[in-house]
Amino acid sequence: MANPVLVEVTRGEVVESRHRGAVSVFDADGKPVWEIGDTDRPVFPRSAVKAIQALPLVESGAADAYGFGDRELALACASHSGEPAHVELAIAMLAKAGLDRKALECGAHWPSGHGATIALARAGNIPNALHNNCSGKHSGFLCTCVHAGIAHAGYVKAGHALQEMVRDAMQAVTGAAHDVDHCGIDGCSIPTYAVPLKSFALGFARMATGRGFAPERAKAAKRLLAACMAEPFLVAGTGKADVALMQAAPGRIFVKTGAEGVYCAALPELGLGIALKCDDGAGRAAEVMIAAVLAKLLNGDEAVAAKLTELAHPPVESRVGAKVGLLRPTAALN
Ligand SMILES: NC(=O)C[C@H](N)C(=O)O
Repeated sequence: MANPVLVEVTRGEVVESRHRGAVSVFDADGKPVWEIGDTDRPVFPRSAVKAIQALPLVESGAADAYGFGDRELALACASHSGEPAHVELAIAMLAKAGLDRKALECGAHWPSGHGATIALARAGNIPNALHNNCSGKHSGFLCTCVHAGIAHAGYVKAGHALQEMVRDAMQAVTGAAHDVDHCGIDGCSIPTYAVPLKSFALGFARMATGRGFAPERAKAAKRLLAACMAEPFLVAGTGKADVALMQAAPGRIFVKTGAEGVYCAALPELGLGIALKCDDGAGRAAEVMIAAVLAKLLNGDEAVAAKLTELAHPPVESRVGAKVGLLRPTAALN
């Protein structure tokens, strides 16, 4: 059955476009709290699970050995916009392990931040692997390898010891088998596994509460989410939705976007994890969906809910900046 329409895009009084999707909210005991659409359908989480993929960095002792605090841990969980602060921090992380950008196997792309792209082009430069939105995650991977005494070459491959550590963490946290039949390759060359959407909601409820984890893992998970909430700019960048969403209630909302319309989130105070996917892969609609879901779950706090509701209704603008329509959640998200 088709998932319901969750977001409409209007122009004037007319609905111009519609986005379907599925949403799953779980508590850490495995109880579904709110389910919309087919949440059993396997979904590639892409970058939305970087905080889980960063567990080995903390659990191996690498983060402590290299003196990483909130800033470095936030960058390890980031899809950053390639601004100078992101690039410089990735350089510093790699240097701690005695490496430089030549060790990165994520490939290069122009920064997703317009300002950063323009500055780079104006200076006559082209992007390198440090500008890749995933360079912080890859720097964390490399630091884990060096600290654990694992040869880092080929660390992006599914059979490499580092990716086995990452896959073990993903399986344990989500409770879903990550097998070869459901494996794809992400844009940054590492494996990504399509598993039921609801397993990510459960996984992030566990990440936020530590429930069901050994004490060391519970500590690492909370530390990573706290780092992201403390340093939202380093998780994303100028003008990015993740920054606005986390700043709507500092220290209370963890969110992470993934390519192709995915979001994962956690609300530690409520012990809830959230995962959603916009069927057509549209990030603009996924941002509305997550803002609407968070507004509903946090409706006990009027000021926070109002900010989130505003983020759930972004304008459609003309080329002179006039508001000519908007994106809005449908009644299915009420
Ligand atoms: N935001 C993302 O999901 C990016 C993805 N990891 C990529 O490399 O393309």
